[in-house]
Amino acid sequence: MRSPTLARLQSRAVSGLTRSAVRLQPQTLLRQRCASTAVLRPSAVAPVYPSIQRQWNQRRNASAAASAVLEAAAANPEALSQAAIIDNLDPVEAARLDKCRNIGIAAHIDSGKTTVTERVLFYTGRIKAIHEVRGRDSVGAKMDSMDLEREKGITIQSAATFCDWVKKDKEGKEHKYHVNLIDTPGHIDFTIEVERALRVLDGAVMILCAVSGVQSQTITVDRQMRRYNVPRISFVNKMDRMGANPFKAVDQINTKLKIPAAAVQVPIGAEDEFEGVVDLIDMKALYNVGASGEEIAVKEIPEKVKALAEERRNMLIETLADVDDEIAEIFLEESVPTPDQMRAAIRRATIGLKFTPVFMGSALANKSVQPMLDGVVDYLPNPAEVENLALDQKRAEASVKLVPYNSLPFVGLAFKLEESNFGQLTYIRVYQGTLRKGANVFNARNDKKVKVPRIVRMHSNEMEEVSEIGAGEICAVFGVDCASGDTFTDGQLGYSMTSMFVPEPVISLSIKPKQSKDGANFSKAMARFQREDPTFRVTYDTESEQTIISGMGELHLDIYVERMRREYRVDCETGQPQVAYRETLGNRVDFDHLLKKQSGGPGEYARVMGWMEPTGTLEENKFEQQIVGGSISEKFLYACEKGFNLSCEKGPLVGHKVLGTRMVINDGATHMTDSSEMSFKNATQQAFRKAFMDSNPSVLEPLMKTVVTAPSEFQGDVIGLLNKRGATINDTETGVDEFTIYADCSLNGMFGFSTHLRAATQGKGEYTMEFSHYEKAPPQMQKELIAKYLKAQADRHKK
Ligand SMILES: Nc1nc2c(ncn2[C@@H]2O[C@H](COP(=O)(O)OP(=O)(O)OP(=O)(O)O)[C@@H](O)[C@H]2O)c(=O)[nH]1
Repeated sequence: MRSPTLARLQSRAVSGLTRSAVRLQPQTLLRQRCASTAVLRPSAVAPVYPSIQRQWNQRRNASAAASAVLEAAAANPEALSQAAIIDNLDPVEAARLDKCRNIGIAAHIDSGKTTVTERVLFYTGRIKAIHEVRGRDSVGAKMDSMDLEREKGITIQSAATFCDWVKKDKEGKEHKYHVNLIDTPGHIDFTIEVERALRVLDGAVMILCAVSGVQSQTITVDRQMRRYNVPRISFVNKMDRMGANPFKAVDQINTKLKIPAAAVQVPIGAEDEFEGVVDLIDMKALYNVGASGEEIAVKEIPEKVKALAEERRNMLIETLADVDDEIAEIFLEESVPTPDQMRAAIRRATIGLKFTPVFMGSALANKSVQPMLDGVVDYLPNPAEVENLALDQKRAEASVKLVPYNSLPFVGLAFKLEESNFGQLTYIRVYQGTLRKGANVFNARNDKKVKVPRIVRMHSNEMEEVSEIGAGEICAVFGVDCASGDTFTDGQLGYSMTSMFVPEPVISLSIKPKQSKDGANFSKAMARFQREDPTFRVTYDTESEQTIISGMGELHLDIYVERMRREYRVDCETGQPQVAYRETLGNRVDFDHLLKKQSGGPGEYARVMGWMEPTGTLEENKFEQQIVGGSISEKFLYACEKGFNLSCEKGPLVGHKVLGTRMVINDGATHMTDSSEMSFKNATQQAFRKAFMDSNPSVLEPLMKTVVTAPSEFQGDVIGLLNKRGATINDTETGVDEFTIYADCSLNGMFGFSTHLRAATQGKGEYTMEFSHYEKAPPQMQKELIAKYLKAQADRHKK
């Protein structure tokens, strides 16, 4: 009988579709396979650099394709583009890049990211012994280097490391791969760490728990991987746990994450009898041997799993036929692809973001981590296979492909800052060229020249000094003052790269040191934390005379308060956590406002006319001027815009930021001597305030996507708890012995939820909460908030 995939493919072939039309996924991917298949686009055309030309001359003996490009370049350097360089990768550079991988490990909380990373470091010889997260030896995993991480057993900061993985080919020949690896936190409050890691990595390992499958945070990291077009392999961990079922995870990747996925292994035994895996490509059984599973023994497939292995291998081929033309063709001919054809197809489809191969094992039981590492080098892209674009400021921001050649001018992105005992440490991904110790680099944001005094490779909290770092690699540098997301170049190029997505904070609290003598340390800590973490903000509220810290959740802020105590010895007093409310305009209001003070001293005169209206989305605010006839000069209009922006920072209703509001100034009046920038700024602020309050404005509150998981016997209690907090339950899933509830609730209703959930579920319930969107707060709550704000203002005036 024909399989459904075969039938589908054959009917497509009959209907006259060409081979490429069999491809079921549209080719809309930003990131393409480059190397030999890259397309030469006009936007990517840039001049060839003299340095590369020199090098080309030295490498005349390169492969035929490359030497043709070299010849052409020597004859007419201006005519060749960087895209052409990528199309004809220099063989020496290509060989170097082929052996390099930059990968991240991302997953839901507690899936075992740190435990897997610990095994990877051990099996690659990077560490001499395995230590567990919250292990009895109280050493803790290598990558959780902060005391707080080790105590709490959670990852707070992403940690970078590197290792060499030696893979044996079919003939037993060894190939050494250099792997830069970033272990990211799972908790949603530290999501910026995942965001910036994925921005600079070429591939990722998505870890899933064999019992829980796709969880709420898996969905979040999936979204982040899509945002930066990061190809991934999947690893189903915890195969030793009771109720482990890797195929449930495979199904959920297909259905919930909507990425075609298929197992490339099947387990031998399950739960506490989990012994090893069958590799479905070579059809061999793989077992870990040695005290810590350091060796892999390759054996024949045991009889008991033969049928399962056959069945899953067929499913793998069918899924590949859906996403890869070559396998589709083999499939149509009703033949079976060879292992090499399968591997090549998995690689193409994974890098093309059309597929994820699913590996499985148990990191804690030291089983089947090495085959996953083989998967990293087999299926995840090398730096030359990923398209990285920069904007060329000298050519109207045309986008240019960066080429990971050591010999090209340097381009790098500072993606993370960290304070260390030796000063500020800046993590840089080198996209093009070489970063050398002692060299000068230019910050594309402000054109400032900085010298790079020291370069290190990071190994968690340890570092190894190096004199240079080549293209496609990750390193950290000391003594380079910059902001997170800055692009550095060698000064010749006007390139800048887009930065990462930074979510807005949703929660804030007032904070002050308990003892006034700690003021200096307090300020130092605040400045440092802010520099390091773009989702952590510090503001000073002049009205309440309080320092306010804002972040992604209660845990996020708690961790900083705790770090202040531990790292800076400053004990702090904090206020009640406050929700980051927003305000928005109701209906359109016209205004005509005159600010006039012309009695005694320097006068003030400014008249602004126009209207305010909702932008239609609860997003950014907009200022527009439509002045004809010059009633307000450019300079004063700039002051008006400044006044508008200041008004949006602190709304008139409850003192929170304004969203979705547009102000148009279309007329006004200026006085020869009494008008000034200050008077126009003030007049705009006054006009804003009045018009805003007349528009029937509202207070907005953040709504949170909340996912609660707990053992089944507590389902009724948890639903009761959520109902009491006004949550809207959208979906409930019931597993073998646990359930998951998906709900929307206001952040305000969720304060202290963790304590109540713990009490209601004997400490076994877990939840995650992620910002979804802003919505109008209930009328009664709006009234209370406005009254509270007015009272606080009145009290302040009395003082
Ligand atoms: N049974 C079992 N437990 C595991 C396995 N891998 C990890 N664990 C345990 O799961 C818990 C969480 O492991 P971590 O490695 O800290 O997980 P993580 O994903 O890094 O955690 P966060 O960074 O805090 O999100 C620890 O208690 C581990 O010992 C496994 O293969 N089997």
